[in-house]
Amino acid sequence: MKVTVVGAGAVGASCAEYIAIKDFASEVVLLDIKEGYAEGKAMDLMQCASLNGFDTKITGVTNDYSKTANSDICVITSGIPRKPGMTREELIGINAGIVKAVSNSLLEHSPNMVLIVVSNPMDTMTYLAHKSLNIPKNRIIGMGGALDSARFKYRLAEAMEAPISDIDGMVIGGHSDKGMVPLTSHATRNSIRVSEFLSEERLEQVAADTKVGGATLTGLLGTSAWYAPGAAVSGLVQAIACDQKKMFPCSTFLEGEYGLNDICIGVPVILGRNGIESIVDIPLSDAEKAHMQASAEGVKKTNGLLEL
Ligand SMILES: NC(=O)c1ccc[n+]([C@@H]2O[C@H](COP(=O)([O-])OP(=O)(O)OC[C@H]3O[C@@H](n4cnc5c(N)ncnc54)[C@H](O)[C@@H]3O)[C@@H](O)[C@H]2O)c1
Repeated sequence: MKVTVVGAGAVGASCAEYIAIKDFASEVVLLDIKEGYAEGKAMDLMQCASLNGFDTKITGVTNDYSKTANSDICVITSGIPRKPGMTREELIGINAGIVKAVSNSLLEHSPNMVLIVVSNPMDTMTYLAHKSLNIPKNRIIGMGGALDSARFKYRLAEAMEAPISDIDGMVIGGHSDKGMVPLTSHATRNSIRVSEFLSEERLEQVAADTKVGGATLTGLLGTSAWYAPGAAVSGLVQAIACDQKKMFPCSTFLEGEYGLNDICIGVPVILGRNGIESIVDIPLSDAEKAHMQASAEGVKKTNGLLEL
């Protein structure tokens, strides 16, 4: 199993590290445009192999796509991250050009790849990849919901003073501060609805904190976060590589599902060797449906800035 990660920055390197530590891939190619940068990150990560006990071979390359040839899974993390006070949508000007060029170069060398888009604004970048690559929609996946759901579970556990392993919950919708739809009504602690443990006001606060999870970290770190994003990507890569048929909320091209068309946005999907094996239709409350519609309108507005 060969995996390519484009962008050896904070998220790309974290993603390569988690994939290697889980030891399910034979090779990870890390590619960056900055001379020597991916080579350096790859060498540093390979020097963790004997310490952390993995055999995945990590190779770094400077913009040489021939080294990515025949990758089974490719991940795009290249592009600029946001700075404190910025929204993800403000990154579109620079990142659209990067994602378009990178995704075309990847496809040229790995025609059968499953592509995971991470660069922001992620739903719009996933839509851009869908429009420019012309490959089956099951092979283009946007990562956002897996991370947002992990942040939701963190906030729920914090509010309940419970271990995170007790908590289950999911965030669908757009990967943006306003667009996320935390499914509070479906969230549970060991199969008991979280509303049994927390007041409505506290749950609203949990949802609000979840939605600004990225912005909170950007404010603290001065750039966007990387550990949880890298871990979330590695979860998606493993589900595909190992054909796990696991359910994650991912951004995918919708054709009528959830009442939406011609948009990539986060919905629950089953991930396996073919990428998105199916889209899972779950019942939403009227409020969640309205929230999802508003979220889709926001994503479509950002998509409208693309030059397709
Ligand atoms: N979807 C999510 O959940 C999520 C989470 C966190 C970050 N992000 C996004 O991921 C992206 C990367 O964030 P980061 O913190 O790793 O940024 P970073 O600046 O640390 O790394 C980005 C890397 O991309 C490289 N790059 C730029 N143009 C390139 C090109 N044309 N080809 C190859 N490499 C190129 C840069 O040299 C840099 O090393 C940002 O857009 C950020 O907003 C998304």
